[in-house]
Amino acid sequence: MYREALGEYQTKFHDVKLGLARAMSLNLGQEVSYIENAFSLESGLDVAAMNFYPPNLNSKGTIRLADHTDPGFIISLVQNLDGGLQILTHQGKWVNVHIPPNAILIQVGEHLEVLTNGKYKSRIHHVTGNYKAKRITLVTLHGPSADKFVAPAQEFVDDSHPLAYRGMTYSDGLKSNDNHEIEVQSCTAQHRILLP
Ligand SMILES: O=C(O)CCC(=O)C(=O)O
Ligand SMILES: [Fe+2]
Repeated sequence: MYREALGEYQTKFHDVKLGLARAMSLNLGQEVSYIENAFSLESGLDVAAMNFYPPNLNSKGTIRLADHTDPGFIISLVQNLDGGLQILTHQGKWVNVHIPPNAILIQVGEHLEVLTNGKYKSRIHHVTGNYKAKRITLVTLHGPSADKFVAPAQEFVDDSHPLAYRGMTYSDGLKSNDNHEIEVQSCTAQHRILLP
């Protein structure tokens, strides 16, 4: 039952993933299949993880899942209970993420940040808070193919946008977390080239 539902979600999500890849490619001023090709999305590796947060009434402000970004092209999230997820803005402010019922949150993955030399950014996020009931989230990471080496593309590197990342494969991104999605820590931080 669960396997069937997850299978259907992944199948349907394929169209969402391609639609976003095409829209983002055009938004980057590239041809429509630019991201699909750069990531070999047709043979892309998708990983699913479930997070379970037991009810916890006495932990206001407690971090339930540590600060991190996730590897890959995009990451989807659905939840049974709204509240808890916070994203760090580029101004360094934590904002609460409100996901309306039946909506799917999409986040930018680290490999899209690397490919675009930081034009698209994967934002650091964490989970905090106290809930009266259990909170469950289903997270799916949609990656390039496992061994596709992703580095900043020439299109996004010039004098005013110097090379800012080393390249990495998708398996590097997953491995830097011991193949354990939930404890994933920022991987781009390890691949970032420190600029003078
Ligand atoms: O459970 C959440 O709201 C966030 C989970 C998450 O960021 C993750 O699994 O990577
Ligand atoms: Fe995450």
